[in-house]
Amino acid sequence: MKSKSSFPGAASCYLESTRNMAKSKFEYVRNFETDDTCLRNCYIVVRLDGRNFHKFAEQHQFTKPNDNRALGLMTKSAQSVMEELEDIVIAYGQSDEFSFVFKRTSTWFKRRASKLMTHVASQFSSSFVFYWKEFFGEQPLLYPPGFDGRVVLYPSNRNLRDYLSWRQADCHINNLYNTVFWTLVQKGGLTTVQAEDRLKGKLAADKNEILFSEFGINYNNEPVLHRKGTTLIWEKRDETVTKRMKCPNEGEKDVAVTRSRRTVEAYHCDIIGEQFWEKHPDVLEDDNC
Ligand SMILES: Nc1nc2c(ncn2[C@@H]2O[C@H](COP(=O)(O)OP(=O)(O)OP(=O)(O)O)[C@@H](O)[C@H]2O)c(=O)[nH]1
Ligand SMILES: [Mg+2]
Ligand SMILES: [Mg+2]
Repeated sequence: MKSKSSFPGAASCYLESTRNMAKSKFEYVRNFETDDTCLRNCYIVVRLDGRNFHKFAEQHQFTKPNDNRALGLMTKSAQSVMEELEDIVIAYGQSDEFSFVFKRTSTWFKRRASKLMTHVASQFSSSFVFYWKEFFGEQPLLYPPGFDGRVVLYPSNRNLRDYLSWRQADCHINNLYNTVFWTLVQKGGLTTVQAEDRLKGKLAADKNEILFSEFGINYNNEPVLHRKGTTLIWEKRDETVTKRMKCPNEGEKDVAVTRSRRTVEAYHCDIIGEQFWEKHPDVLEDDNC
């Protein structure tokens, strides 16, 4: 470092000291930060998952196998994430998880993985607590829930659709198992150990058969929310409001004004097949961007 005496005037002395203040000798620690910029042109997926929700569900008396209050709260929190953060084009959730897809051309937070993931996780967690009462009423939240997050990049529309299909297939597999398992316990009088034994090595067709022949339940008639999970996308909706306006020669008058508003809409439908994507062609960008 230069000594003060090497500077001729007071003005340059001041300049040097402010420069030193802005760049302290500690500045070098910045270079320890690693670059986590997400590769260009890829969809950025942030998946959150509830921490130890097995215990959280028990302690908050979630109904088995599906608790509509909990699923509603997860969806509301995911909607808040989409509304508050930029560039999320689609989100998919089931059980205690939600995946958020940033558009492939997003430049939000310079595509820094840690920034994107932590913003999603914190907005989701705070919303989960903030809206708790709306879904659970007077039942208290016993402790602060947490969510882990990860970032995965998908370079093509096919890869991204396969990712979402994988999560929805997981929803189906788990829900079919859980539906039979809890039916055997709740309606069949089996213990949880007996129900587990009964289902060991059973295929999907066997599980459907148990439900149908022993309990008269057609799995396909089970709630679509539980079988398919929740998909959130942006949609344009026309909204008509009445406005009081001043009209020449007529004085004040009520006038209907229609404007187009973007809102987050929830679907509980198949996203593995073509139909959903053909119906919503704007969700994905072209593969040759
Ligand atoms: N009863 C009930 N339990 C649920 C519901 N949704 C999620 N869960 C519970 O949450 C768990 C989620 O599974 P995981 O995410 O694999 O496990 P976890 O206990 O959260 O553990 P980590 O994610 O590894 O921290 C399920 O196994 C259920 O025990 C629900 O609607 N009803
Ligand atoms: Mg979990
Ligand atoms: Mg999970």
